[in-house]
Amino acid sequence: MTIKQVITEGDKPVKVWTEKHPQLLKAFGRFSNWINQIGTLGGGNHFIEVCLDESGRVWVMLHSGSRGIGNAIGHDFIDHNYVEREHHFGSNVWVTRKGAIRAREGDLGIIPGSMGARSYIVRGKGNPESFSSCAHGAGRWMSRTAAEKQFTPADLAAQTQGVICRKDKGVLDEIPGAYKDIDQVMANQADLVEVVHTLNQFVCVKG
Ligand SMILES: Nc1nc2c(ncn2[C@@H]2O[C@H](COP(=O)(O)O)[C@@H](O)[C@H]2O)c(=O)[nH]1
Ligand SMILES: [Mn+2]
Repeated sequence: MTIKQVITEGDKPVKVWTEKHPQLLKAFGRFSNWINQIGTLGGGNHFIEVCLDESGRVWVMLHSGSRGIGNAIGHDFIDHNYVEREHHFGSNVWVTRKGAIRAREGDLGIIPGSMGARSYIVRGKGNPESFSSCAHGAGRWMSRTAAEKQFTPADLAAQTQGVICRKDKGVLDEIPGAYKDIDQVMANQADLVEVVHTLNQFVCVKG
């Protein structure tokens, strides 16, 4: 289905899918605004950022994912958690990394912080104790609901000072204070990766 079809033909293109795969009807019913989601970044913590590194070079960093419709299709048709055959501790084993990325010696990776904290480009050290893996982001330490209860848009504005981004209550659940301290996370995994570049965002667009 093309974006043009979605815009010009309304529900018609999706009927092609649902006639063939009627089980999707249930999921589409739950996500009534699916049409607005096509071609977007994805909601929640997905983002595009424009950043500067330590030498003033400009980086564009993108984190995209599925929303309702993509999630429904992915759930029904795609196993999106990758799993790979790898050799660890003398055996061939299946490895899946959830909340983690591969960090074999020399592997480059991206470790984002939050909409108000820096992010890192890293190089893996191939530490066998972690199955050559590292964390793939700061990660939340507070649930979305708790963050919405605890913080105000004024807190969000204070915590994203200097970053051009949304500061309204619609993105309060993404407030930097709801995420772990990225520098602590990096210190904790200093034996897994080395920092190649440090990125500071000045624009953050949430999906
Ligand atoms: N630089 C930014 N990092 C962000 C932002 N929102 C969330 N995050 C971090 O990204 C990871 C992504 O994790 P995933 O589990 O969804 O793949 C998350 O853990 C945060 O640390 C942001 O706006 N900018
Ligand atoms: Mn993600």
